[in-house]
Amino acid sequence: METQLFEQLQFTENTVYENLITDILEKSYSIIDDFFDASEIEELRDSLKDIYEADCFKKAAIGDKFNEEVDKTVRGDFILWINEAEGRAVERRFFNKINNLVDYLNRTCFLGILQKEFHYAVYPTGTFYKRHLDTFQNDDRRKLSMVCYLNDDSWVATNGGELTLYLPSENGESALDIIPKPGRMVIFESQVLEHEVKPVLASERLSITGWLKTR
Ligand SMILES: O=C(O)CCC(=O)C(=O)O
Ligand SMILES: [Fe+2]
Repeated sequence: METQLFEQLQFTENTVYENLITDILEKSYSIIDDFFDASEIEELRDSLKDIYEADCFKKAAIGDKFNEEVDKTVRGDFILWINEAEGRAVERRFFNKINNLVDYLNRTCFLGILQKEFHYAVYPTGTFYKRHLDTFQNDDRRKLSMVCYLNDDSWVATNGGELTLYLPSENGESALDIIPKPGRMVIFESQVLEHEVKPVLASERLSITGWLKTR
């Protein structure tokens, strides 16, 4: 008996993912405020702080891994790459969710995501990341950029540190300021949208940033 292709895929529609895909197709970015629940965010924040306090982070560089250059006039954050295979339980749960999303994107959008890389990031007061595109010279593998904010509920807009996305518009471009609210996840097309992190005016801005990549 003949089976329809969509039956073979055993496909279950996921509304959150579908909204994300529609957003990306229409405007190259999507903001999801409850991708991770409050307890997951709290655990990730605790894990970040634990490792940060053990002094394992390093000053973020610009350029790819082979062409790194620390330039504090471009970015001032501290980062630590997360190893999926050796991660703590909380990080494995994080990657489970990410992998679930990647599976869905590969099935429905045929994006061909085969690799990913994620790091924790801490932006102390006074730091920023100047306007840039998340691609390196001769490397166009980064397709989607994802940032998930791990600040706690005491984060206020006056702390600064907005993620500003520069969106093409009829009369040139418009700037969209996104407050790094706890649990908020922003996804955007790495090769399309220029963006920056505005200076952090108070407190420490905590996040996980990553990229979904083709091979
Ligand atoms: O933390 C953010 O909001 C964005 C970070 C960023 O642009 C990057 O790490 O490339
Ligand atoms: Fe970026």
